[in-house]
Amino acid sequence: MKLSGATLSYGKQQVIAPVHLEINPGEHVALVGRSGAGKSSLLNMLYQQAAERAALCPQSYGLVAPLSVYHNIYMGQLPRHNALYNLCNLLRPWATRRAEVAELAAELGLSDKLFSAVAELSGGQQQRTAIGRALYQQAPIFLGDEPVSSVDPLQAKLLIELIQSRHQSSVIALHNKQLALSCFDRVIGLDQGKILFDLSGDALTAAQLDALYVDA
Ligand SMILES: Nc1ncnc2c1ncn2[C@@H]1O[C@H](COP(=O)(O)OP(=O)(O)OP(=O)(O)O)[C@@H](O)[C@H]1O
Repeated sequence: MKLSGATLSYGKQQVIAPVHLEINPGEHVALVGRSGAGKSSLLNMLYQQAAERAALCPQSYGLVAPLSVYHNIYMGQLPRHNALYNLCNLLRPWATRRAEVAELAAELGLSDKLFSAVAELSGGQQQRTAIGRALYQQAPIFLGDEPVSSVDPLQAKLLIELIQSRHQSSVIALHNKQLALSCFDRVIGLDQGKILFDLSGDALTAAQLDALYVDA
């Protein structure tokens, strides 16, 4: 994935300044910055550039609330099958698809909720369902917009490790500084639509991260 001088504006407001960024195969990247820094905007620009190879887990999960966890996770593979196959499977899950989704749900700690409606789940359970739908796409690249913001720190770490183990590359926006420092090869700091630093996880210090969150 590569952005060469791309920008993004809403009306007259430029929210992403010309950005030069390449995410290489094998890299797992954290995107950090204050609220409004441009993380979602940058992720969407990356997604537009690599939509056919990437699964996007958006900040507002986009789940279908009356449907079950099973159905929402299965939706990750809707584009792979024809309409009749999908309809039959959604009405009465095929054994293979059911086993695949059940295995994924188990890894996400959702086994006991597999056939519960998403509307009846906690915020963290809904978030894990959204991660499941993105994982089920089985794309090489995962783009996540604060995908672990609603779960506890230990679960967040395990989920990041699960996401990374199932994708060749990933870019994940997050506010958890400890996770950014401990779980990623590379950390990109954004401020007012500009890349302030782009460092390996080992080279980045907690002080550099903290500076991102201090008023100029
Ligand atoms: N649809 C939109 N129309 C107009 N301005 C927008 C729109 N979406 C985002 N913006 C503006 O673009 C800037 C960057 O927003 P963005 O959502 O990318 O930030 P963010 O770093 O993801 O924030 P957060 O951590 O709060 O999710 C903000 O100033 C925001 O107000």
